[in-house]
Amino acid sequence: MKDYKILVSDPLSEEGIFPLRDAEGLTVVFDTELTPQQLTEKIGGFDALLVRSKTQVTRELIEKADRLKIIGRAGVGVDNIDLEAATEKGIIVVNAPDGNTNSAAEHTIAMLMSMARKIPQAFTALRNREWDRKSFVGVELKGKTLGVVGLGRIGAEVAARAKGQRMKIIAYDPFLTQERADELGIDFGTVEEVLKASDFITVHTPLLKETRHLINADAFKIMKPGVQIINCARGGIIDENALYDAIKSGKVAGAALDVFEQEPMVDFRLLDLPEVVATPHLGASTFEAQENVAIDVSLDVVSYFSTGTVRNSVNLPSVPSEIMKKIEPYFDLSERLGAFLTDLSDSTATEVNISYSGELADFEVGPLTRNVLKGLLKRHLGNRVNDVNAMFLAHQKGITVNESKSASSKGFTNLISVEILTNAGKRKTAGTLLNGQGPRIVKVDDYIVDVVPEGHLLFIRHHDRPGVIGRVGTLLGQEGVNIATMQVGRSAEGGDAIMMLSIDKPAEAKSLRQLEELAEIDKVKAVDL
Ligand SMILES: NC(=O)C1=CN([C@@H]2O[C@H](COP(=O)(O)OP(=O)(O)OC[C@H]3O[C@@H](n4cnc5c(N)ncnc54)[C@H](O)[C@@H]3O)[C@@H](O)[C@H]2O)C=CC1
Ligand SMILES: O=C(O)C(=O)COP(=O)(O)O
Repeated sequence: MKDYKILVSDPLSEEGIFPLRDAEGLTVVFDTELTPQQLTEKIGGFDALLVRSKTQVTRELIEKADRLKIIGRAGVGVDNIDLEAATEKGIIVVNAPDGNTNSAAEHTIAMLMSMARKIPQAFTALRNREWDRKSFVGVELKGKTLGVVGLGRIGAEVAARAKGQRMKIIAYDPFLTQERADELGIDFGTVEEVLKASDFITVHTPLLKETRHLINADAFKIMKPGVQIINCARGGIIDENALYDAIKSGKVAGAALDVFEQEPMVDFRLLDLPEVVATPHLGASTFEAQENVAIDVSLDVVSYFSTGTVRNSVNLPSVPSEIMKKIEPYFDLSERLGAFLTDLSDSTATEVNISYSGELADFEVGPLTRNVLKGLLKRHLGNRVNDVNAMFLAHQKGITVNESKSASSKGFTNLISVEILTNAGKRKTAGTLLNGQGPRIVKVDDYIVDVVPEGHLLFIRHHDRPGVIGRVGTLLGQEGVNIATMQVGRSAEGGDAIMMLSIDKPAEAKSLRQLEELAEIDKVKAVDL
């Protein structure tokens, strides 16, 4: 592995990052007190950035991060990272989705019980030397209904633990099915049904456009009087102003909050209400969770730098490693097919149609499509194109990308066919990986060829006339260009024809012009693969 520099800008478990310390060539710098300005000035010197929820990875920061290849979020929520900006810049973002599930679920239950029995309030009074037993009468959980909004990893763990408190559970999650609900022994309903039926409500969704202020003034209106509400997921899922009003009006009897619309907290109004218990975003703050998440992101960073693969990408669909092993040998061929078509065309693509056949039809081929696009786009956009941003950049350039699979592979065990539509017409190619002999281009437009896609190639469209092949050879010879291989194909005797030549050194523009001036030749394209 070559030398990479990793900046850790939030407090991560020092024990948990051992995969980074153990890997050769990686330098880890802990600098957890940087201001946004200092971080922006520093980021240009690093290949990886590891954060928790404190560091705001903004577009402005990403724009300055010219060396950055990977951002690791040692935790679940990536709402502090501008994913769009990272994707555009080709920076992969990984998180640690499992490592803190248990801690967050336990914290949620701790908050539920603290709120129901007013433990923090009673403790505060006691610490103030007040032996007050009448102000802190609580409610039991047994037999009450807990509404869970968002039944992912943490929501499901919370539901399982609340059942241990003999609570009834009703949940809403867009992915929740009857089978899954039966398996967990819970009810499920719409958001409205959950809000109406619950004595306690806990939210466990990510913070998204769709979930911002999911619990708002209208939502409070349909809840039961005396409802108690918990947010150990993300500030902003509950509208804090609406919550304040709902508590003041007596509609909401309790709120347990670990997360806030602004962190660190600036508006302390909610904390002045005796119904509110709160912690400063401690859901994942256990030794176990911190070690787990630090190990998980570190392993992904090491894996990315050593093999280019990760397990927990947020902005690149992940492919199981057994499938990855099967499709990896085609990466190079697919990128070369894309590059080949770009070189062949006079105009840029507006649509790309990629078809996978033979044994490839059985696999997840997204990574191959991204490689075809990389090949197509790199010619114009340079090396900033990578797996992460290839699809984004294609869409940004107005290119429609279609992917299809077909069992018939015209006699090849595997075949990748790529067609591009441009303002100047359609161009097609197809390639295969020959067992033991490497990649081949087997089709160019409607002509069958057999070309190794590497080095310097010349593609010539001509009219099938006696002597034209000789003239091409002579002219290139006069320019000192040696022909290594040559393939000829024609539509019919005396009709349109093509020549594919591989040559030992690039032909100069002058030679290409001279070739094009020959009466029988229509077009000459140089391809460098
Ligand atoms: N307080 C803390 O320190 C911690 C907070 N978290 C936060 O907890 C939340 C949940 O984390 P996980 O369970 O690990 O994530 P997850 O991805 O496993 O689960 C989230 C669930 O929310 C569901 N969802 C999405 N939109 C929804 C909607 N509009 N209505 C209802 N459900 C919806 C998804 O289908 C998914 O099942 C995240 O916001 C995460 O950032 C996670 C760990 C620690
Ligand atoms: O994993 C998450 O989503 C969390 O909210 C944990 O945040 P933290 O890493 O403790 O700043």
